[in-house]
Amino acid sequence: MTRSGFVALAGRPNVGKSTLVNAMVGRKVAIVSDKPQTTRRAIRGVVTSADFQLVLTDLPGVQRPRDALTARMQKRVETELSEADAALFVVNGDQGIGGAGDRFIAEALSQANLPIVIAVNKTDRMNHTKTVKALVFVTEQLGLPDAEVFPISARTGKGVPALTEYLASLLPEGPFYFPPEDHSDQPEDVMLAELVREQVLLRTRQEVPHAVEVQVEEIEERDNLTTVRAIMWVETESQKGILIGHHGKMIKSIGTAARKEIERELADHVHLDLSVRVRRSWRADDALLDRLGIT
Ligand SMILES: Nc1nc2c(ncn2[C@@H]2O[C@H](COP(=O)(O)OP(=O)(O)OP(=O)(O)O)[C@@H](O)[C@H]2O)c(=O)[nH]1
Repeated sequence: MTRSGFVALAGRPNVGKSTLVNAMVGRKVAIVSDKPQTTRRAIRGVVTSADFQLVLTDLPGVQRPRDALTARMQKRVETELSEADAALFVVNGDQGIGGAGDRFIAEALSQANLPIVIAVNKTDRMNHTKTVKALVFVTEQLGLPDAEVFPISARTGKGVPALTEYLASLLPEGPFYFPPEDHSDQPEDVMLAELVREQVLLRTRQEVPHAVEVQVEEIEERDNLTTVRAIMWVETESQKGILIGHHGKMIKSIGTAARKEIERELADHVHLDLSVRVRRSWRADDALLDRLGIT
């Protein structure tokens, strides 16, 4: 009999959730960057072995609603938790655990009535004493006394198989939800848009990364060439200027790098037609959020 089910990932921005999903799935499904709050959508990774299938929901950072975007994120968190079989709370062992952000999440999880597993991540940056201290703190101070705690490094993979096995043991018996060859349930246009956004995040700073949303308008396949038309939405003319860059250098660099990633994803030659458009305050614009598929 196989086991299958859903595990909701929670954790402050930047603790390494996306990296962990990639490590568990064994390939790149969620985009990774060093900018907080990369993940706006609940991206799923699917880990399939001979006897279990574990569907990971990479939750956006749990936070108090501030605008239409974060309010949607918060609602998504509650929905995902209510549909999950277990929750995986990732904390950054390398930096102080137990701040307001961690406590807010711990509180949300303690109300969810689910088995909770805590992964203390980034142990590759910690010595033995620091690791032990972090494990003791998490066990005793986070207000989740029944949670099972695992030290891991999402980056090196250390501790990840043991964590995966334990999570799998929490799943109910049942048939697989996805064909074993599937790794993600994201539609193709969203997947490709995220590959473009990843390149923007790697090249921009401060408010720009969070002001950019990418929309793939068209994917057209013809004669061994796939043409992808994408728009990078920003909120101000000056952000548009930054994304275009001096003599178009920035948009060229984003486009070249994103095209390579998209070619790898589609296993085809790709022409990427990339443009920048200004739409003031898209983050508060419900109609645009709907069109971008952020539910
Ligand atoms: N040293 C070390 N760095 C890590 C580890 N896991 C993640 N990182 C780094 O931490 C940063 C954030 O990782 P992400 O996976 O994007 O974090 P996240 O929690 O998904 O972030 P959001 O999606 O913004 O909430 C990246 O620079 C990663 O390379 C780890 O185990 N060790």
